[in-house]
Amino acid sequence: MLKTACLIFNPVAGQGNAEIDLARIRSILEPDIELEILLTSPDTNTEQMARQAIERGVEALIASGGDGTVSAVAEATITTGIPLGIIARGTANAFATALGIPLDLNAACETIRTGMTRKVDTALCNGKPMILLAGIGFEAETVEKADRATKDRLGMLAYVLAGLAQLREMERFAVEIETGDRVIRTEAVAVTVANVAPPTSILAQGPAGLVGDDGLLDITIVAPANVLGAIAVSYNLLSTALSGEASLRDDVGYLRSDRVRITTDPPQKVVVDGEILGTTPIEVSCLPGALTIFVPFIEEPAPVEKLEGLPNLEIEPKELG
Ligand SMILES: Nc1ncnc2c1ncn2[C@@H]1O[C@H](COP(=O)(O)OP(=O)(O)OP(=O)(O)O)[C@@H](O)[C@H]1O
Repeated sequence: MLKTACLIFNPVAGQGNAEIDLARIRSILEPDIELEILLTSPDTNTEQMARQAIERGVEALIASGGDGTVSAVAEATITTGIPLGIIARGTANAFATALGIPLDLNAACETIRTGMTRKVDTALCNGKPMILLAGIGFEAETVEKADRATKDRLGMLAYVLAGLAQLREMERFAVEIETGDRVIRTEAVAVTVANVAPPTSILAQGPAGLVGDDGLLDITIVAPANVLGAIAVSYNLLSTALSGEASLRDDVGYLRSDRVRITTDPPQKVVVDGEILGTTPIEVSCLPGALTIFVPFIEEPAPVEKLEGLPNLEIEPKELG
């Protein structure tokens, strides 16, 4: 079990009460784990803060804040083998949701205290760490429209409103997708390259279930012809994501590859893990098992038979037929 950890805590993330949250985290973890607690400030380079903690030789890092805080700390741990605990306290909490970590603060702390870890893939997008996904086109425009003030006022609804505003300006672009063994050319409104994604990242949900430790990226191409088509495709992708099915629509395509290069005409904005990165072209390659995270204990399916241990047990094979 974990003995020491460095907790990087954003006191202004989300809409909760940071003092109460921090007190609860300490009350659950500190009986077992010696915590070094570092608070972020507007001027903190959170990734650097995490890297320095790793250089000091911490046993584990815990990130508590919104997606910005979590991604910065996570990026510092990539390929180090240092396990990362996530206590999500932001608005969208895409990282925790996509990685299967409970959003409830007590359950998230218990996950870390219990100490079970799992390796998951990450990726590099134009040389920069990518844990969830790169969105080309529609999503990038939406992220840019959902500003801080609106997020503070409306939470998740800010993204929905920004998405609706963006629908009116939606335009198809020409796209070339080059993998290790082929080049695909088509038109799209959005192309998403995902390592893992929460169900709410609907533009990543072409295939059924994204797997975070398969060494592969899931590429989804969404190409509705008009605004009505875009609404229909959004609804389809959300419902198939929630039911764990793949989309069968003609205006949705998907493929898997360990690396991909994407070029568009005209160039499109790119958002990586919620932050605007720049514009196309992009090159994304998977880094298998590069991130170690604390995960909740998942019960194995109950065995359908158990006989061993019974007194004076004899099992005699029977001749069939
Ligand atoms: N003490 C602080 N006071 C004000 N701003 C801070 C402080 N610490 C960090 N920040 C800012 O918080 C931002 C990161 O926030 P974080 O990721 O935790 O939430 P978020 O991405 O805004 O998430 P959400 O939108 O989900 O609430 C960074 O821009 C950082 O500069």
